[in-house]
Amino acid sequence: MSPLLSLRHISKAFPGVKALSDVSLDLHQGEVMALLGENGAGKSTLMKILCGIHRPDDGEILIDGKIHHFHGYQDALKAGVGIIFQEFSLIPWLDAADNIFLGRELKNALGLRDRRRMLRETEALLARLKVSIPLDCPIAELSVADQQFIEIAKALSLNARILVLDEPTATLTPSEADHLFDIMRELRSQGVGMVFISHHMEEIFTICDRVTVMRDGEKVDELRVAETNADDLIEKMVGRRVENIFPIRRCDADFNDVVLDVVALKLTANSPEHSIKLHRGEILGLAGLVGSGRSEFAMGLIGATRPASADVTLEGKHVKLSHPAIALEHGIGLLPESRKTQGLVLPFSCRDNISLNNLDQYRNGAHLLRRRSELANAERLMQSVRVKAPDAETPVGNLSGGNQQKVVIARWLGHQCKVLIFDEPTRGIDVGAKSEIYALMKELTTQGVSIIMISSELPEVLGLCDRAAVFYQGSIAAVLEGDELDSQSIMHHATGGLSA
Ligand SMILES: Nc1ncnc2c1ncn2[C@@H]1O[C@H](COP(=O)(O)OP(=O)(O)OP(=O)(O)O)[C@@H](O)[C@H]1O
Repeated sequence: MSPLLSLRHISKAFPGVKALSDVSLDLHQGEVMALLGENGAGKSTLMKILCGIHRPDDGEILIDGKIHHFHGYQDALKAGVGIIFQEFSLIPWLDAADNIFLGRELKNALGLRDRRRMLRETEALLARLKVSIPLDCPIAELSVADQQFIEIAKALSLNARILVLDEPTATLTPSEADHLFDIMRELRSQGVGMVFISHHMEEIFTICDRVTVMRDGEKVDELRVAETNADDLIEKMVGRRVENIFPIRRCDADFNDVVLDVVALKLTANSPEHSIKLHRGEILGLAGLVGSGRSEFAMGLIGATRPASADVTLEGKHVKLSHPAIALEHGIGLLPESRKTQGLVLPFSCRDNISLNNLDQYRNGAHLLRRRSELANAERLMQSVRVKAPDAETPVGNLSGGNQQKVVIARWLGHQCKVLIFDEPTRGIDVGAKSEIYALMKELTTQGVSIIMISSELPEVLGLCDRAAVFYQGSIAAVLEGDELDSQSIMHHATGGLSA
């Protein structure tokens, strides 16, 4: 019997980049195939070709043994291919049924929109996934996980038999991710074939049957998950063994030297007060579940949103951080969570994005920019986090997701800040690059920089932070250090004491 899907000898080049060279893979009914590779390895490009978003330069797509030529996304949908991106394609102000049937509303015998039938069908689709989601509210009011489940229901309503999930767990809490895996198991039992892209090794071992490893646009191996292990996969993926992803544990913090003292910061008049001290050379983790209020706290702290009240002291002096530019003048920088909407100007080059808020450093006596030194610095920083791009003049929008994130990190590494706030710095970043970013953060602390790191990844908080403030529903539930800083204690406080 022919496989559900065969990608045969697919190649694709973009200007200056060979994104895919002769990649083939098979996917069978009721199978979950992991697609693993470093940032820029070509995973998304391959999936965009499968979904008709890009045309291959060479190669064929076969579904049930039949060759298909996709001229656009709609062709792939018709052939039974659905893709769930990290950024959803749902309309926020419409409810689930209106989103699922957008552009193909069900009609009654009179040709009028049949809202009741659309609701019934939506209920049936969600029942197929074994999820219950309120149907009478705009989807913007639902959790990210529920929105993702609606995306999946939408794909199924279009009879998707091949489903691509591109880093679907990046913005989910651990229990939401477990729920997604249950849904994937259910779909697997119904014969749906799935391609799953993730940088989280443990997820591959939880949910996938086989794994295809890619490196530099080529397929390097294909293995049964039961017959491999994380270390081997990482080695195949990065081409070298990555023994310890975290730097050697050593505390660079001077706990007698408080750099930043935040007292009673209230985001709104009725919200809880946050007080936090940050010491010189310290990495303070802000742990907690997605949506626990950590980013809001950070945005309030640097003045990106105006807190109702705050008493902030920086190196012993009271400061009023009423705007991010003022925070920056004081040497406090924030690397935001959402690179595409908050962190980058996508049409600008890597060089522009890196020097964007640091241009004065490159002005000469006549206030003109010294382009050559700007470029040299951008190239050096890009190299330090191993950005994969043809050159520093490449528009950042052309880079893979993980490489875009690295450009944001490169910008802040080049800044002379006293305090750096990293919000989910390694989301979408491959394992090899993660360890390099951790090492760079640690190096900054040895130079006396103090770091606040918001992270939903427990190993990252445990492996890197000197202390961790755990957020629960908008409040700091505990500040953990020393022996108290372990995964059980973090989860205990992050779930309001519900987790054992
Ligand atoms: N539209 C485009 N224009 C130019 N180059 C592109 C474009 N899309 C992707 N590329 C390049 O193709 C290569 C493969 O990118 P792709 O997005 O497929 O990587 P990826 O494996 O999905 O990475 P990540 O893990 O970071 O998401 C990268 O070098 C990227 O810069």
